[in-house]
Amino acid sequence: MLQSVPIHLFSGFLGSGKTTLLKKTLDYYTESGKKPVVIMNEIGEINLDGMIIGEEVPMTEMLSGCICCTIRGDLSMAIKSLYTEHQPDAIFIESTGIANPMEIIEGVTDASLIMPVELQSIVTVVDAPHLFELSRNSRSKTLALMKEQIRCASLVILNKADKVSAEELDELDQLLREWNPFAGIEVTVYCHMDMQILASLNGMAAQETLRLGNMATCSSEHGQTCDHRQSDTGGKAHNHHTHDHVMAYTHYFNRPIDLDKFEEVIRTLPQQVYRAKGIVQTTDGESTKHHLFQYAYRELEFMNLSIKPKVAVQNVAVFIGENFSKDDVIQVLQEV
Ligand SMILES: Nc1nc2c(ncn2[C@@H]2O[C@H](COP(=O)(O)OP(=O)(O)OP(=O)(O)O)[C@@H](O)[C@H]2O)c(=O)[nH]1
Repeated sequence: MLQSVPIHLFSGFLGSGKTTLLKKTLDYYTESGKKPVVIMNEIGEINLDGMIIGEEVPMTEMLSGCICCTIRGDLSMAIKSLYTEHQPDAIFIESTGIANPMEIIEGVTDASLIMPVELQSIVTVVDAPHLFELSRNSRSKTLALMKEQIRCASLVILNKADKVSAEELDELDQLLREWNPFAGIEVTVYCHMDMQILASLNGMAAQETLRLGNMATCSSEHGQTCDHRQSDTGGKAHNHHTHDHVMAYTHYFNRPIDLDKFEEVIRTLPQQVYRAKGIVQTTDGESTKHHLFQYAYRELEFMNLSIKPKVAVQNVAVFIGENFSKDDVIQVLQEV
């Protein structure tokens, strides 16, 4: 009998550590002689995270929309072409931070009707300090979405444990168990964990979690973030959350920038901009350098300063947040 190719879906709010987990997972799979393939989804128009994934791993990018709604119909096509072209051992999907995994399942299910692939796990990465902060404000839309992502998971990774106290971790652990009693919980720093756990998650557990998670979702306060509308893929009525309030702005710098100044001004961005990433250029007059940066909840990090972009992406940054003014961001960036 033909063996199904497992699909692992990585979920988790913006900046929680999905790409960090993906990178570690892909290294583990390739080092074990397995052939993974990746589907990466970004709401912005460029995929900067894709650049830190090795060229040897086949990857499909789904940009400028969220696979849980606007470009969901493309997901099963992306799975189909990766499957046919590469005969992978595993398929990893990294969703946008604002996606509700329940809604991606439909795309995966469509694919499993036409080829031997099977959803094996939904792994939700949680930013520990962010969840702790939000749990103090139960009316937050972001908290409601995080809760959805956690409820659907077959494994929850409580990440950024270095940023919270032991007491806070205990409280978060309790909260996660309350929201999802079926999932395993791994407490991590930079998603460091035994990767065998992921490979050993079995599809049945994921299905059960989904079935029960789904029931919990439909009868909960989830209605606050949902509207009921026609599915644009199947024409079936279903629960669909909206995230129209989340927006992305892509800024192209027209000259090399001053890194110190950049570090200074990025902290003055409007509060509503909670995530940014990009590749910025600096020059010393003779040579030009590229710097990949990540900004999540007021924390700025430069990664692999000597990185050479795989494709010609020049001096660009994507800013993600809720209902912010693009003009305010542009004005701040003029100073760098
Ligand atoms: N302090 C700390 N930082 C972390 C940890 N894990 C990841 N980060 C940093 O958090 C930032 C966001 O990590 P990513 O892996 O890009 O997060 P993501 O979920 O893929 O982000 P989006 O694609 O925007 O949704 C990066 O700067 C990471 O280096 C951790 O455990 N502790």
